[in-house]
Amino acid sequence: MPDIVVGDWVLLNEKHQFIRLLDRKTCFQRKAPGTRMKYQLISANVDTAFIVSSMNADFNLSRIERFLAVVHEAGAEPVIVLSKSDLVSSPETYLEQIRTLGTNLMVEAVNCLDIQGVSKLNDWLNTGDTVCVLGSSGVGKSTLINTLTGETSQRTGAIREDDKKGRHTTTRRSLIELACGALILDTPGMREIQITDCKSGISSTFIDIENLAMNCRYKDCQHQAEPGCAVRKAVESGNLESRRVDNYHKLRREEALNSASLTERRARDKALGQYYKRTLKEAKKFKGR
Ligand SMILES: Nc1nc2c(ncn2[C@@H]2O[C@H](COP(=O)(O)OP(=O)(O)OP(=O)(O)O)[C@@H](O)[C@H]2O)c(=O)[nH]1
Ligand SMILES: [Zn+2]
Repeated sequence: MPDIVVGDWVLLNEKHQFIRLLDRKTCFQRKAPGTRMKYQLISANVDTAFIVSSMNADFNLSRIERFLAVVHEAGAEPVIVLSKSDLVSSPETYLEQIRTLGTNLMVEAVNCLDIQGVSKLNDWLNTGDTVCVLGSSGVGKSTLINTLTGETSQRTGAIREDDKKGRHTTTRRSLIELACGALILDTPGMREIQITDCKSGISSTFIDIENLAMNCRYKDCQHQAEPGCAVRKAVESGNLESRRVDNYHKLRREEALNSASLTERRARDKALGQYYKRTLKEAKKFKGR
């Protein structure tokens, strides 16, 4: 019997006995701790990921880019869901900001508490579609799922007024079938997903920067202080946000660090420890003179 994960489709015979696992269309995975090549599957066959972000002080483009990288890496289609539209006077300003992340990016502003409002998402909720819901705590993931299911099965927490963050209320793992025939995959592992082995996901998310980089004078341009850098030129001329370039660098660094195996990290720490020891010894010698 192969490893099976939430979202997998299997073929059964008429006696409901397992015949085979169907090929996975998409995979959300993380690296198993301490290994170089081993991956732990978190979910399979997610077609669409709703990346929920609330239109309040928590709104953060860099955080959305981080989720986009993970979703692209998995091979799923991202849809940005801007929640709490009932609490802002002009959702359009937020929608405009999202458009700076890519002109083809799909985005909807919704009130998660309103059935009519969440029907904007119906295009991605056809029979057999599997969607997952990602986003920081308190943005309205459970509220959205409740409204879509017409139930109150997922507990939602009242928002804390002081920091506008919700309480941690999601405790159970589930695959929920909607009346329209779509499936919502909602597991804690998905909500906490991190950037590891996400190189191609980052490339897809920042395709504009990677395309510009092809015109940099040096092939290995780091877009820092090199002459003839097309990326910096785009920033200077106002065609590209410097925030976006900074986040691109940040996510790539983080990805490389997280993707290094524990063994590699230990080797690095050991080398560093030896360096400190050597330096201390030398310092003592120097003092002793
Ligand atoms: N007015 C308004 N309130 C919302 C909306 N979406 C969510 N809320 C409220 O925001 C609070 C947090 O929502 P949750 O659905 O619990 O957030 P969550 O993303 O599931 O949070 P975690 O379970 O902590 O990850 C609740 O009080 C919701 O009622 C919205 O579109 N409009
Ligand atoms: Zn460059």
